[in-house]
Amino acid sequence: MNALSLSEVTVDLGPRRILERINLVVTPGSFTCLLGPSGCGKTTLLRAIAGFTPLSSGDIRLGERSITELPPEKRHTAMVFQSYALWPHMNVGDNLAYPLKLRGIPKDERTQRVATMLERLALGGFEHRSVTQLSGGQRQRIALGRALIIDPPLLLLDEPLSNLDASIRRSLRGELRQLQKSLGLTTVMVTHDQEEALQMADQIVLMREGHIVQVAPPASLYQQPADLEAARFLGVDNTVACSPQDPSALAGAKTLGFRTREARVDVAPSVNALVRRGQVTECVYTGDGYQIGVTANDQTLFATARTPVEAGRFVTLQVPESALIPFGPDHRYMPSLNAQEHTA
Ligand SMILES: Nc1ncnc2c1ncn2[C@@H]1O[C@H](COP(=O)(O)OP(=O)(O)OP(=O)(O)O)[C@@H](O)[C@H]1O
Repeated sequence: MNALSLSEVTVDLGPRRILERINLVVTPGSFTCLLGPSGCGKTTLLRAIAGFTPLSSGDIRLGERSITELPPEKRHTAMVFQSYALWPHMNVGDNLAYPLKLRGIPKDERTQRVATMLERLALGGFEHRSVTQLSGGQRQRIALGRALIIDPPLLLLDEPLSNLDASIRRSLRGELRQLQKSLGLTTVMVTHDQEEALQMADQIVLMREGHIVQVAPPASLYQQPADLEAARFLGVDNTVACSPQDPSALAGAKTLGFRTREARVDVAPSVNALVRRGQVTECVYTGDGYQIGVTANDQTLFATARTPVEAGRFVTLQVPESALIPFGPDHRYMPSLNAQEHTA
C-alpha cells in the first residue's frame, strides 16, 4: 500500500498556474525531499498535501483514502514550519501537550506522552522550561515533538532547519533522520538545499516551475540528473562540447558535464578521461586546495590542484570518465555506453 499518492495534482492561485499535473508516490516509512529553486512550487505542494491550499484538479490519497476534500485537521498530517511557531506563553511541556489536549486526551496520559517524547528528543526533564530560554535547535526539536506527539500518519516539514546555524543544522539533520527511521514515519520535507536533500532523503523530487523534473534516490539524481538544467542545479558547474578524443563510451553525447572537484590539472594523463589543454587564468585558495580556472578553446573550465598554479601556465585538465555526465542534443541525460551495458 502506498502511504501517499498524488495524481494529476494541479493548483492555480489567482490567474497563475503554480503546480501542473503532479504525480507522485511516497512509500510508507520513507523520507522524501521536495527540492528545487526558489519559487518552483515546493511549499505550495506541501501545503496542498496538508490541506491548506485547495487543488484545482487532481487527487491526493493517504493509503487507500482520498483526502482531497478533507480540511487540514481531518487529514491528521502534522506539519513543521521554518519558524518554530511555539507558544511563547506556554512552557515546553504545555507546548507539547497542547495537541493532545485538543484531542481530549486525559491529563495523566498527556504527562506520560510528553515525558516520553522529550526523552526521544534528547530533552528529558525540560517540561517546565520556558520556550523562550531554549536555543534555536532545541526549539525546533520541540516543534518537531509537538508535531509527532499525535502519532501522525504523515509528517510534512517546510524547511525546518533553515533558520539554524550550520553546525546545529548538520547535527539536527542526523537526529531528525534517525527519529524518522525509528518511528517508521512517512515524511515529506521541502528544502532548497541540495546537500540537505542528498544526505537525508530516500527519494528526491526535483521540481522546476511547477513541474516535477525527476524523482530518484539521491545517488541517481546526483550522478544522472535528468537534463542540463537539473545538472547545473545539482552542482555540475562545467559543461563542454563532446569531442572525438573523449572516451569512446561517451560517443553520441553532445555535451559532457562535470563538477569542478572531479577535474584536476596536476595529475598524470590517463586513458579513459576527458582531457583539455588550456591556459591558467585564475588560481583561488579554497581551504582544501586550489580552484584553477583554465581557458581552453575560448571557454573557461574549472578544476582543482593541491598546490597553486601560476596564471598564464599551460596545463592539462583531466576528468575521469566515471565523473563525466553525458547529455544528448536535446540536453537530456544520455546514459554512456558503459552505463547501458550495466543496466542491460
Ligand atoms: N498565495 C499566493 N498567491 C499567488 N501566488 C502565489 C501564492 N503563494 C505562492 N505563490 C507563487 O507560487 C510560486 C511557487 O511558490 P512556492 O512558495 O510554492 O515556491 P517554493 O518553491 O516553495 O519557493 P521558496 O523556496 O522560495 O519558498 C511562486 O511564484 C509564488 O510567487
